[in-house]
Amino acid sequence: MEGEQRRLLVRFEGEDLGHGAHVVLPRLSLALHQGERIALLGQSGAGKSTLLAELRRRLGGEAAWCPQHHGLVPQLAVYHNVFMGRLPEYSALANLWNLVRPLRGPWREVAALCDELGLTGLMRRPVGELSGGQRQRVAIARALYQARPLFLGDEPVASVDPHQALRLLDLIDSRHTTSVVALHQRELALSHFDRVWGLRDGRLAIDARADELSLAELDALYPDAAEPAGSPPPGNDGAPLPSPEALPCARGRP
Ligand SMILES: Nc1ncnc2c1ncn2[C@@H]1O[C@H](COP(=O)(O)OP(=O)(O)OP(=O)(O)O)[C@@H](O)[C@H]1O
Repeated sequence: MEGEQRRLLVRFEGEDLGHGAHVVLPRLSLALHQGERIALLGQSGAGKSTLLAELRRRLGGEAAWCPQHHGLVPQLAVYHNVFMGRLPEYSALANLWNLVRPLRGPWREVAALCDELGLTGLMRRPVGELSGGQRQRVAIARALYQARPLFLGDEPVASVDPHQALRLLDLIDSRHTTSVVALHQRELALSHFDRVWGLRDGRLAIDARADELSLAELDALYPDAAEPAGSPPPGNDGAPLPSPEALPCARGRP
């Protein structure tokens, strides 16, 4: 995709992002193009959710959304939680009817999704009775059920093991042309995505192609991560971590 003419989806040009008077990311500049798969990194409080919320606002109905705390209704069955992804597409009457007696077409579609996500046989189970990893997959199923060209995810693979995380990201990729996914698994950011946005100290410290980045550069986004005494230096080759100024902002942007 790099180097090709791609459709610009969103551009921030020196804009302040935050919550009311609280500016989290001052003078932010970045661009999202169609076809990009972006890993969004940064330590807790760096502003990942803030940025995703603004992307979501700008992309509107083009983007499927998988929120950080899943936003599921624990008393409702898996089927109903997934169906909620398309609630606005049906009439109030159909939605009410579906609550009592599931509609046949949506039931089949949700069942197929649940099979793909390893949730077979759980369609009637209240979400409150599921494990953390199962709930996470229900939240992903609901986002996939929205059937949008873009996927925005706030740590959608935080509660699953690395193997399953990869499988879920593959599934998300197979159904969306563009994605921005907040996550903390740095190895996954390098191996699975084609671009990394890294937030640190209120700025976009990294905006670079994944294949041009090292784990040490990503580690530098987490200055508060305590190194256990006697542990080896964190760089791949034992070299000291780069300062934020040395981080590769805007590297590899065509
Ligand atoms: N609704 C809100 N109102 C005011 N401030 C907020 C609100 N939501 C988040 N913040 C603040 O904005 C800053 C960035 O928060 P944000 O949730 O975007 O970080 P994050 O990188 O997603 O963190 P985490 O990895 O813990 O989810 C934090 O200082 C947070 O306290």
